[in-house]
Parts: sequence; structure tokens; C-alpha cells
Amino acid sequence: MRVLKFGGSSLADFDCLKRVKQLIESQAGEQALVVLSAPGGMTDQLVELAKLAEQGVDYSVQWQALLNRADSLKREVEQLDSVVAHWPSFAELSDKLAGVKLLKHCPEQVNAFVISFGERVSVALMVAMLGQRATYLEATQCIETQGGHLDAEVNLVASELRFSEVLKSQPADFYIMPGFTGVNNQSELTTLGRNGSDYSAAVAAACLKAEVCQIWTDVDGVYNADPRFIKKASKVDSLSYKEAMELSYFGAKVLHPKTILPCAKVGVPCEIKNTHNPDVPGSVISNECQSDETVKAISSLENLAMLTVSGPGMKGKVGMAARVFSALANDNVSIVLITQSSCEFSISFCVHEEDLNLALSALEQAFELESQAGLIEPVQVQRELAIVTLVGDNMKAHKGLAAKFFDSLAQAQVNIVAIAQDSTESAISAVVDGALCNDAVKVCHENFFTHVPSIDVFLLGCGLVGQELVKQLEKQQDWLAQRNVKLNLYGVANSRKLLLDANGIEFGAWQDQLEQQTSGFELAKVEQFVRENHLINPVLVDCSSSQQLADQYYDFLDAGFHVVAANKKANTGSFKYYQSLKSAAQKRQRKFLYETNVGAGLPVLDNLQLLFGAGDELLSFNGILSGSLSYMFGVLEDGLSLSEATAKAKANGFTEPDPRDDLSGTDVARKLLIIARESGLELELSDIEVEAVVPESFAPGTSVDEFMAKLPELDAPFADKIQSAASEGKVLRYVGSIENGKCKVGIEAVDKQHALYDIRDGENALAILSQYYQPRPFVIRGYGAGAEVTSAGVFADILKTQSR
Ligand SMILES: NC(=O)C1=CN([C@@H]2O[C@H](COP(=O)(O)OP(=O)(O)OC[C@H]3O[C@@H](n4cnc5c(N)ncnc54)[C@H](O)[C@@H]3O)[C@@H](O)[C@H]2O)C=CC1
Ligand SMILES: N[C@@H](CC=O)C(=O)O
Repeated sequence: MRVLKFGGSSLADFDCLKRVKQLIESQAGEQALVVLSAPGGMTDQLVELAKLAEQGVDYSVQWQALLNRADSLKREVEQLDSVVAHWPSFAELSDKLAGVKLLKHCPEQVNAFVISFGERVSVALMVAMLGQRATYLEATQCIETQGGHLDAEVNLVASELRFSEVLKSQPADFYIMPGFTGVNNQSELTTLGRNGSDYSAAVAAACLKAEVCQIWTDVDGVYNADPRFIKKASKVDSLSYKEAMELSYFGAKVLHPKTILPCAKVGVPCEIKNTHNPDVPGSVISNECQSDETVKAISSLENLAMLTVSGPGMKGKVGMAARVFSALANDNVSIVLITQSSCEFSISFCVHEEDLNLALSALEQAFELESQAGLIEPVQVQRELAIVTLVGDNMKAHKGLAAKFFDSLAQAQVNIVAIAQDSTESAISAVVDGALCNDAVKVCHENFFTHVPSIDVFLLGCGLVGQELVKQLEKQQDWLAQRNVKLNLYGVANSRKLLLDANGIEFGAWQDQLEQQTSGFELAKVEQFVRENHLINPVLVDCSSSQQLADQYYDFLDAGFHVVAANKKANTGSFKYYQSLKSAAQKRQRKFLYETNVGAGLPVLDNLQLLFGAGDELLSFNGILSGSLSYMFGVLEDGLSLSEATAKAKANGFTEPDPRDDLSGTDVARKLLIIARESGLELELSDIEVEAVVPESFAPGTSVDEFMAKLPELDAPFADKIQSAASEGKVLRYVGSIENGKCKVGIEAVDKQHALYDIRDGENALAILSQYYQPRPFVIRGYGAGAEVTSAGVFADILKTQSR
């Protein structure tokens, strides 16, 4: 005997019914007991009718909708010449509802009759469709329950007897039985709790020692996370009973939690299959489950509240926990998870939010005296919580899984309210803020299953460096995929507009799309986008030179973004702000990375931070830190004028957006300040002594174009300077130095023997004399400006946001 159960989604309309009929008939010579749910959505209609009737309000519209739906299904079946002989009595249903409306009261027994009516509709239709080979099996003759009329428990022993007698007296190929329904020992109809048809099937399978219990639904099986939400969730081929039980208990909606126990008791394998995809092997739940995976799946349960009972009267007092839990049990409050502090001062447990008031009043009554005597404190309540659970039998004795779990939650910025693990180590649960539950599941799924961490980039500033970065991101997609990194570009902003796209921005089309936007960047907008799309590793990448953006880095970090900056303005604001960014990043466990602030793509700051971290100390620094000035001084030697050299440097993408930042020495001063600060000097930008190439007083208040047009006025005096240095066999270089805690930048004339003589064409050269690197300094040399090298440095920083 095989037991098959079809849920409401498999019975939603006539086409679905035909598909189910075919599946039943394909049981090739096997006897089958088929359990049917109500046609999809019909139980909800019935529940609503009962509610309206109880409120004494008019329900004729809803009633008509139910009748129409049922009648149209019946008509379609009868068009096949199959008379629906067992059609349940709608007149009886109507009478019952009228009675409820009159009394404004719906007794449980009547409620059970009303809400289980849809199952009888399904069975009547299917028996008619299958014809002679099928027999209508009354669940009320077979499934004996105890407890109330609603949410009743099955008495397996009594039910086994009933099944064997009833089946003996009615031999058939196919027994079609309504799910969700039972009978108590007073022959009154009962129901098994919402979605209880799975439970009916499991009970039938256990009582009949069936070969298999197949649960047919609308998904291919049990997934390792909720597939409606985790796109990369994959089907689990086999699970143990324990794993399935933990999963369904902690929220996996594909199976009713009560289903497993009856199957497990008898060892009937339970198979989950997709009605719409019957050839795909489903998930098999059995004792035979063999797999090496440690974590099988992640589930989550939302809408929970946590209650904490504490007080001096708890400590060392035997029986307190028992009293807490029996008070709740007496009021039928189900406890989802329990945790207790080791000092025994408090017990915390989770209940479903809907049971919260009941739980509170039960505890109030049970501990009234202790509470008056000050032995028990008022019960603390935390609402809107969720439980995220990792499930897997092989987690047992496997070191590091809990650490990885908690680390994942930290990565998603999810605070853990409480934790619990059963002693068999097959499930480990964390109670978390309900609003962050999906983030938590997503990051755990990434870390335990797909192993493809995602980096979610929002690019601010798409000029030279920003545009080049987008090109590099596009070019490297395959390289990233090979290394299991998913780098998504979700947002691009210029100074006026912000483009956000939850599907990821198209690399080829972003410029046009950005232009079509109507509003600009605001942190709140991006934050909301991150929340709505449950992004775990959002990175704001600043490739602008905006002071306004630099001033918001603290807020970016505080809002949980990593920050990658080519823009130097935040690090060269006040020392206090510079420090606050470091501590915000640390506090929020986010990265603040700005390698390109000095030397563009050259590995300067990372190396310095590592060296200083290893105890090295800066003794002195000397070098060329400006790519544009390195280039300009080089071509000046070759005979170009200052204005020509500046225009060329600008065209090559070496200068700042405003070349005056380079020519005034400010850009180099900023870089030197950052090196100084990284080495521990508490300096401000105003502490740097600056000798300008072109003083800020030249053409003040002009636009970049006006400045460039006026610059030729300085060509002659500058050519003289070059000439006079050349007459001594020297060249001019723009040099930054740190000596005895003092920083200065300015022009130096150097001869052939000088280490900086050959540094030109955009190259930077940095000589770092330190405790560890002396008497010869540690030297870094290479191109220190330009869109390609700079965006490569930004790219590297983006990738570094992943390292822990
Ligand atoms: N070009 C280079 O070699 C290097 C540049 N950097 C830094 O990279 C940054 C970008 O440089 P480039 O791309 O050369 O400049 P760019 O002028 O070509 O691009 C900057 C872009 O930022 C945009 N922008 C300005 N304010 C904005 C705001 N509030 N929000 C969004 N976008 C805004 C501008 O409209 C412009 O398109 C600068 O801070 C620069 O100091 C750092 C190292 C090397
Ligand atoms: N304008 C800068 C670009 C890099 O920071 C330079 O010339 O070095």
C-alpha cells in the first residue's frame, strides 16, 4: 500500500484535478490510499464564513462565491460523464452557518464541520473522476483523535484498528480520504489543525505500514532554505526524520510539523514531490538518509515573542522551571524555544506572538504570590523576534559550525538575542530581530551552501575613475565567478542623479538609465534599497571628490555600509573626524578602505598599516606623491610650457577634477597628511607646510576652464625656473617629506645623483625610512595617477571588504 497526499495547490482547479487523477492512476497496479486537502483557498473561504456567521453579519456574498466555485468544479467533472455521487450536503452546511449566525456563537464541533467541508468536496470530485476503481474512505471512520474538536491529536493505536477493519470491509484499488479530519471516541467530527492533511496522510501511512507516504505539493521537495526568498536555495535529496522534524518545526513550510512522527515511528519513508513536475525525484525522509553534509538546511520562524522570567526566587529553587512551563501548558501555550542562564536567575522562552497575552496572564496567575513578595520580577517581553535554525544530523561533534553560524549573523549585522542547541546537536538556533530574519538566512545560506559571497556595490561619482571602475567590474565578471565571488553593481550616482536597480545595473546601459532618473543620492534611499533587497555586504564606493559625500562617511559606516574611497577629503578633514571613521568602522564591523588616497593603485597604505601594526615606526618619509606633477615636471624638461603640461596631465586623467588642487600643492599635502596620520602623527591639514606650484591666489574664484585659459600667463616665469635648474644640471621635482614629525611639500631641484631625478611621466616614488627599514628605506615606485591604476586600486579595496 502506498499513501499519497495532495495539497490544496495541487487541487486548485479542474486542470489540477485531472493531473492528480493521472498521478493516482499511474500507481501501476499498486493499492493506494489517497488523502486530499480542500481545493486551494477553499478552507480560507470556509473559515471566513464561520467567522462572519459568528459575528452575526451578512455573509451571502461569500457564501455565493463558495457555491459558485464548488458548483463549477462539479459541473466540469460531470461533463466527463462522471456523476459526483458523494457530493457533500451544502444544505447542511448552510443550516449550520445559519444557526451560528443566529446564536452568534460557533461551537468547536460545528466549526470543525464547517472548516473541513472543502476536503469532502475534493474527495467527492476525485472519486467521481476515478470511477469504479475508487472508494470514498470516510476519515471519520478511520482516524480517531483525542483532545478538542480543533487541532486534535491522533490516537495511533485506535486508528490502526479502525483502518484495518474499514479497509477489510471495502476492498478497492484506490481509497480516497479527506485529510484534516478525524473523529473522537464520542463519534464527533474533529479536525487536526490547519494544514493537517499531511498529518492525516502520515497517520494513514503509519497505521497501514505503507511502503511510502508521498506528500504531493507545488515544490520539488524540501529546500535548504525557503526558495520563495532565497533564489539560490537547492533541493535536499534526503533527510533523516529528525532533520525533517526540526526543519518543519522551525518554519520549513513544506511539511506540517506533526507529519514526521507517525512515519518515523513505523519507519515509513516520506517523500515530498511536485504535482507539476512529477518526474523530478523529490526529497526522501527516512532512516536511510546518508549524506556527508554537515548542515542540511536553514529554516526560520517569525512572529515570535520572547519572555523572560527572572528574580531572586528563581535561583537554586527546584521546580521553578516546571511551574513556568506547566502554567503555560495548562493554558495551551506552545513554547517554541527555551534558554536558561547558567546562574539560574532567569528562564527565557519564545512563544508565538498570538499566544503572548495568554502566556503573560498564565504566568501572572501562577506567580502572583512570588511577585507580591518581590521574588519574581515583572516578566520581560521582547516582541517581533524570529528564530533562525541550522539543521543537520552531521553537525554533531563537528567543530566550528556554531562559530561560523554566529560569525555569519555578525556579518549580516544581526544581533543574537538568545541561542539554543539540542543535545543531539542536530539543530542550532539563534533568536534574532524579526526584521533582520531574512538577512540572517541569506548570509547563512551563502556561507554554508553556495559559498559565493556577494559584494553589493553602490558607486558614487562616475567620472574618469568611476567609469573605468564600471568597465573593470564588467570585464572581471568571469574572473570573479571562477573565484566564487558575486559582485553586483546595484547603484550608480553622479552629483545630480541616482540609479538603483534590484536586478543589478546593466554594464552596457547604465549611463542612459542614470540620465533618466529624477532625483539624486540620499543615504536613506540606498538604505531602504538595501533593506528591501536584503543585501548583506553593501559597499558605498566614493569616486567623487565631493566634500559633501566625505562628510557623510560616518553615517555610511554607521548605517552598516562598507566604505571604499578614492576621494581623499574624509581622511584629510579634522583629525577627530578621521579617528571617528576608524572607530565607526570597527564598531559596526565594516571596512573603511582608501588605498588609492596615496599613490593611486600602488600598495602604499595597506603596507604601511601592516608594518605599523607589526610594531614598525616611521622615522622619516621622502617622495613624489603626485602623478600629475610628476608628469608635468617631466614634460616641462622636454620643453612644454606649464599650461601645455597641465592640459596634457588633465587629459591623461592624472589631475584632480580641478587641477588647481594639484598645482596648489593641496593634493600632495593631503596625501602626506594621510601617511603622517597612519604613522601615528596627530596632524591637521593646516600643519603641512606647502609651497605651491601655482598659488591659490592666482585667478581666484574662476571656473576650471577660465583658470586653464589664464594659466599661460605663468608659462614664461615657470620656464625660467626650469631653465635655471637645468643650468646647474638639475631638474625640478615636487617632493613631500616628513622629518621629525614635521610635514612639508614643495618644489626641489635635484641633480642626477638624487633618487628622485628619474621619477617622471606620472610615476610616484616613496621612500619610507623606519625602525625596521633602515639605513636603507623601504621604497615603493610606480605610476601614481590615472584612471586605470586608480580604479584597479578601488577594485582591490572592494574585494577586500570580504576579508574578515
Ligand atoms: N584620477 C586619478 O588618478 C586619481 C583620482 N583619485 C580620486 O578619485 C576621485 C575621482 O577622480 P576622477 O575620476 O579623476 O574625477 P572626475 O572629476 O572625473 O570624477 C568625479 C565625478 O564625481 C562626480 N560627483 C561630484 N560630486 C558628487 C556627488 N555628491 N555625488 C556623486 N557624484 C559626484 C562628478 O560629477 C564627477 O563626475 C577624486 O577624489 C580623486 O582625488 C585618487 C587617486 C588617483
Ligand atoms: N591628482 C592626483 C591623482 C591621484 O591622487 C595626482 O596627480 O597624483
